[in-house]
Amino acid sequence: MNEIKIFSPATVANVSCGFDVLGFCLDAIGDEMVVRKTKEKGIKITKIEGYDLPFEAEKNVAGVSALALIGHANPDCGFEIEIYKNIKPGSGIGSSSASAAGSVFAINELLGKPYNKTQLTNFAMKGEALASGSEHADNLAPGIFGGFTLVKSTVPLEILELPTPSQLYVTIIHPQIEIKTSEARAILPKEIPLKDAITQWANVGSLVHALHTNDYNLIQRSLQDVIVEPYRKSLIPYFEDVKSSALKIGALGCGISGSGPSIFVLTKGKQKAKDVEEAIKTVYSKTDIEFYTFTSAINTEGIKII
Ligand SMILES: Nc1ncnc2c1ncn2[C@@H]1O[C@H](COP(=O)(O)OP(=O)(O)O)[C@@H](O)[C@H]1O
Ligand SMILES: N[C@@H](CCOP(=O)(O)O)C(=O)O
Repeated sequence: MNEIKIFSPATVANVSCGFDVLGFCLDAIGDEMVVRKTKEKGIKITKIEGYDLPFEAEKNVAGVSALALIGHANPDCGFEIEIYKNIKPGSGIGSSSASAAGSVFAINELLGKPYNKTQLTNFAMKGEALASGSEHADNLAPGIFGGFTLVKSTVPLEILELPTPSQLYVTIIHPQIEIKTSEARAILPKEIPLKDAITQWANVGSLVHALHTNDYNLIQRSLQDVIVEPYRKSLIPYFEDVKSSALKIGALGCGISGSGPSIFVLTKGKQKAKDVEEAIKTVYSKTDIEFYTFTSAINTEGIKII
């Protein structure tokens, strides 16, 4: 095989309580990429459609993660990459992660799959570091593995695949402002009060338990973030209004998707998700902020060949 086309899905990182460790994969939106072998060694980005992003491999996350992989594998060929970007950079649903994961997934397939999913995540973390200034894997892991994932540690990298309750749906609302992950990380405190840490790790533990036991009521009681959201919500206009309108209509939970500005809402059942989507639209409709919304199932497959 000399050429491959792949779909690399958008993802929601943090899931309220699990900053830098929890994430899940979306069905409704993702980037497409075409990667082909070249005689000339190295990585070339030959086409980018959708958004204005750097073509230099060292400045594009897809190139950086691909360079990390070939630096390890030392193949006797090079690769050219085409990126068809549907996920807006800086939107908070893992745009950089989709590119970073996509290139290494595709190259691994073209090389006959020498690496497993955890190793691919490790290469892709080099790309994520370029975008956000930190080697976090909470978008990469759900994109590569599918479903819900927990990054138990980054050094050494250990990823746990969590179950996805079948009636879980997500609605995303994206106010059209850009928040750079690096900037949203820079405003976070370096130390946190013990009482907040206790609340947060209890929520992470109970959310993981709830996913394993299909306990929607416990999911609802676990989707709470007392550490990061209080700092970041001020970056997102009308965040509290969106959250309260989603919760009023019976959502399981609502929080900042990744570093924002997208906001995610989890619901039990597709109809409830649609009802939530209508309700939260009314918040931004009353303002001059442009926005889009969509509702998605949880994607349990992750990145795939198309
Ligand atoms: N292939 C790429 N896809 C998306 N963003 C990229 C890519 N290559 C470099 N970047 C840069 O990464 C930043 C976006 O990443 P980030 O702030 O983490 O947002 P997101 O939440 O959308 O991943 C932008 O500065 C963008 O220019
Ligand atoms: N854990 C990271 C996740 C960033 O997600 P993104 O989709 O905004 O890139 C963080 O919260 O900083």
